[in-house]
Amino acid sequence: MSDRSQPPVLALQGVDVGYPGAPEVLDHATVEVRAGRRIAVLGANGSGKTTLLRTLAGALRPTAGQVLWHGTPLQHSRSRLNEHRQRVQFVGQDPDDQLVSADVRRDVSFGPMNLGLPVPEVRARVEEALALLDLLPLADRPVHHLSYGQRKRVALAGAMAMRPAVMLLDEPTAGVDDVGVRDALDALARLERAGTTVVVSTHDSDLAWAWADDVVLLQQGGIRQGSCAEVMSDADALTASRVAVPAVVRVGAALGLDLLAVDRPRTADDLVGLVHARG
Ligand SMILES: Nc1ncnc2c1ncn2[C@@H]1O[C@H](COP(=O)(O)OP(=O)(O)OP(=O)(O)O)[C@@H](O)[C@H]1O
Repeated sequence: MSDRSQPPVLALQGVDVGYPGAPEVLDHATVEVRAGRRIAVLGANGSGKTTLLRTLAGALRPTAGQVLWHGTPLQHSRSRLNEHRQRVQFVGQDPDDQLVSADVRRDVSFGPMNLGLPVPEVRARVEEALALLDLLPLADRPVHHLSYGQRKRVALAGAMAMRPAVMLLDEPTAGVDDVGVRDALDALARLERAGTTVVVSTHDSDLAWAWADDVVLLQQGGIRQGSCAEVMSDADALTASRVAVPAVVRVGAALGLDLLAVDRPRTADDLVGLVHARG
């Protein structure tokens, strides 16, 4: 399902969020997450991507405005937040903030065990998540013996095993090699087919262009949300946000292609195919 006319499953409505010393990271921010649409939250370092995702996850409490779950305001009480964190999983940039157990399999089991699920159900979810992220060969290894990229995969597997409705991933590709990025996106696509909506934060506009349906661009003084093609074709807005215009868009423009009017070429190979098709 990827219908932009659907009501959002998760939203921020006019939220203010800040910290001591950075009081207005989000200033009256409105963001909508619709079921089945891939959202990239795009912005430069320090623009507020992590803050936005943690607010959607319920980990930061707005000083104004609301976090909405299917239109209902989230109460930031312990019991409501526990419920919210089961349906909305946040995977942070640094896997070591998330990994808690001695070995990989136990770490991935941690969340589902805490839900109090029957043991066979926990086992099934864990084995599925390990397989999806190609972690079965590492399942009995101590987490602290793994590389950074492998630890990121373990953190992602732990969140997947929770089978959330919405997955919020903060810079999932930072520090991960090209094959690792492709494998993680493939695993996410399988999760999406099972009904999870995925939101990814990144400063990488090429990744956003290749992957996302919608983009939330963090700009000085506000947020702009729209379809990927609409937002990413606005070079002035990207430049003002200190984000590069995607390479495919730059080359497409140089070739005189209107990328809004054609079936969007997502990669260099797509663009080459399009050019060949047009002779
Ligand atoms: N715990 C905190 N205490 C005080 N200020 C903070 C805290 N966390 C973030 N900030 C500030 O809030 C602003 C937004 O930070 P945030 O981490 O949300 O940005 P980001 O876009 O995720 O950055 P990056 O791409 O570097 O990870 C920055 O100015 C940052 O210094």
